[in-house]
Parts: sequence; structure tokens; C-alpha cells
Amino acid sequence: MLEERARYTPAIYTRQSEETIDQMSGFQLDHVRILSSPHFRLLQHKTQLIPYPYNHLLRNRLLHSLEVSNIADGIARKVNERSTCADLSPLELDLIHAASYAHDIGHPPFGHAGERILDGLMRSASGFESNAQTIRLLTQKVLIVSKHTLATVLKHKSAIPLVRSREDGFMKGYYLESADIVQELFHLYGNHLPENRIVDIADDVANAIYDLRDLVHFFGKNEFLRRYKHAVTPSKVMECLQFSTHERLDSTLEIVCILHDLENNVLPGLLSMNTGLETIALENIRVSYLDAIKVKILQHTMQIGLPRYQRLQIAVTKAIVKLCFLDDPINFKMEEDIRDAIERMFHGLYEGHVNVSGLGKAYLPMLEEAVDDIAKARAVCDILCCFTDVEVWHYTRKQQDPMVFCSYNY
Ligand SMILES: Cc1cn([C@H]2C[C@H](O)[C@@H](COP(=O)(O)OP(=O)(O)OP(=O)(O)O)O2)c(=O)[nH]c1=O
Repeated sequence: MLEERARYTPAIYTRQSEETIDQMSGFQLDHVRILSSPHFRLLQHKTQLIPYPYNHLLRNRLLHSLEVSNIADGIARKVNERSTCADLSPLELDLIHAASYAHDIGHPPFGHAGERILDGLMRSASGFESNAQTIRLLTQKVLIVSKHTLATVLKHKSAIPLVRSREDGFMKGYYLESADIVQELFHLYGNHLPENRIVDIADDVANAIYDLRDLVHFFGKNEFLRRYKHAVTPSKVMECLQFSTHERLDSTLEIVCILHDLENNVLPGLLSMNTGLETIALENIRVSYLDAIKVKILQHTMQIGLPRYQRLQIAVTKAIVKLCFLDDPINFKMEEDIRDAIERMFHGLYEGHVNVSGLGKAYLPMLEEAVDDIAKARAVCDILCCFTDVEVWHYTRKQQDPMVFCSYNY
């Protein structure tokens, strides 16, 4: 199975399936291709927020992609109601679903932690960035999708320079190798594609709804509350927001209101430890975001966005996740172990030593075809992204299960 993953090539269609394909819209085809691609399936074994693969109550990247698709669908339907009134053609829901499913397929094992570690290893060759990797994957004849779907998935507007110094921080962008196609996308679709905006908003909203739920399930009610009371104060949230939002904040008053709203209307349901009440709480937040979506149509162009309160709500939730989990010694310790595992696997692949059961040496031809060291390092990243969190962990930890995360004290 791993062998198939590393060497995945597009399906060869029979005459009969070609006819079926002809009957599908281009976006339906994109949707089906992504749904059936191994890269999409692998997301079920990649970290979303908490790298704790055997806790099936926590989200993984696949579940997150489904959440994004669901929320983006809700936003697009709302937009379509407005466009019908304004005599504009409606947005294609298949495109929205295809792009939502595809938006994270470039993520490596262990999600953002894996991304930062690979970026460090790739500093002399443009680094590693998940959205750049998604665009690479979707433009490499590995998983062919339409340009419109590609433009919907593209997150960043500038290229990552080829050479970066060790001291440079993590950089978002697309790889220079994708510059021509990205320019073409800007030329064809401009900078403000409504579908792109919708998937972006849905991505943020999905995290704002479900990240807190993950924290409650990971820590348990009492430990979550202890951390929340200790770490989440209006001034600490304000401090986090200064780095993470462009919104102007003059006082902590708005933050106090948002925290109050969250503590009274969202947390009780999440902390009830009652599936029914939790579902209602999650559904209420989802509906409140969808109701808040603003659609403006000006001279046949569409502006889609959330009001300031909801934008701040998203930023405050990110801050809570950072204060209660991402900046916690538990997470730093996990990241240290993940660093060790990813670095060893990267070097093992580069040197051609990796021989985990199922993969064998199937990846060697990909390395042999690389024309120089930079191409070889990029091929190693491609191959590494075909592994799951647990596989990387097992390769370097002599089959020791990542359940060890369980024993971390908090
Ligand atoms: C920055 C960061 C985010 N996360 C989680 C929090 C959210 O669930 C999710 C997204 O966080 P975001 O900060 O919204 O990151 P992003 O939008 O750049 O990335 P993407 O949508 O591609 O994931 O990742 C981590 O687990 N570790 C991190 O270091």
C-alpha cells in the first residue's frame, strides 16, 4: 500500500468511465478525484491540532476538511441566494467541495509541527509550506484538477524565495517552481475569487468551532477549566491578538465581551460531557457564524466577509488554543519528539536507508530521478508527506506507540 502511495500516478480511464466523466461537470470530476486520491485519505492519520493519533475523539485533517466543506457549502448557498437576486450566476457547489477537500492535502505528518520542522530542513531550498505543497501536488500531474479549483485552494499571494537564511522565520507563500502557474491563476481569476474567500473563511470558522471541543476532550473537563482559568485573561488574549490579527484594538473591553459570550453560551455545552448538549452548542456556533456572513454585490463583483465581532471571536479562540495548549510545555515536549522523528526519517529517506515494512525501497526511483540536491530534498518531502503520523513515529521509535503522549503529566 505504501508502495502505491509513493508511486501514485493518475488513473487510466476505460472508455466506459470516460463517458461517465464527460457527463460530469469539471468540478464534479475534481471533487471525485480528490475524494479518491490517497493524499486525501492520508489526512485521516495526520494531526489537526493535537498529535494524539489513538484518541479518536480528536479531529484529524480529514475530519477538518469535511468540516470546512460543510461550512463552505453553507456560506456558498447563502451567497447564491444573493446572486440570484442580483442576476449573477450562482457559485458551483462542486467546486466549493472539491477545493475544501483539497485545501490541506499538502500537509505533512504532524500538521503544523511537521511543517515547521520540514521548513527548517529545507531552508536552502525554499523551505516547506503546506499550502505551497498542496499547489505542488495539484500541479504535478499526480492529481490533476481544474485551474479554477486550484485558484480556490491557493492561499498566499507571494513566492517563497529559493534561498533563506537559518535565522529567517517560517514563511508562508507558494514555491518558486509554481510561480508561472500562480501568475496564470491571478491573470485568469484575479485576486478576489469569491470561492477562494469562502473556503478561507470556512477554514477559520471550522477551527474556531471545533478546536475548543478538541481541547476539552483532550484535557477533560476539570483540567481544561483549570488551564482556562489560569491562562486565559483579557490581557493575555490581547497580547496574543497583537500578533495574530489586523483588527485595531484600543481596549480589552471587546475581548471581555467575547470571552463572556463564550463562557456563557459555548463552554457550558462543551463542558457538559453530554453528547446531545455538546452537539447543540456546536450547531449553535456554526449557525451564528453562517448567519453573520455578509455578502455585498457591487458592480457585479462580490464581497464576502464576517463582521468585526465574529472576526475577533475567531482570533480570540485562536488565542485560547495558543494559551491553553500550543504554548504549553506538554506541546513543546511533543514537538521535540516529533522533531526527532521527522528529522531522522528525512535523513533516512535522503540517504536511501528507510526500509519500513510495506514501503521497501519503492521511493528510491523518485530520488534517483532528481536532477540535483535541491530536487532530491524536495522529493524526500513529497515522500515523507505520504506517511502518517504513526508511521513516522514507528519508524524512529522502534514500533513504540505514540500512546506515550498519554503519559505526559499535566
Ligand atoms: C499555528 C498552529 C496551528 N495549529 C492548528 C490550529 C488550527 O486547528 C489549525 C490552523 O491554524 P491557523 O493558525 O489558522 O493556521 P493556517 O490557517 O495557517 O493553517 P491551516 O488552515 O493550513 O491549518 O492548526 C497547530 O496545531 N499548531 C500550530 O502551531
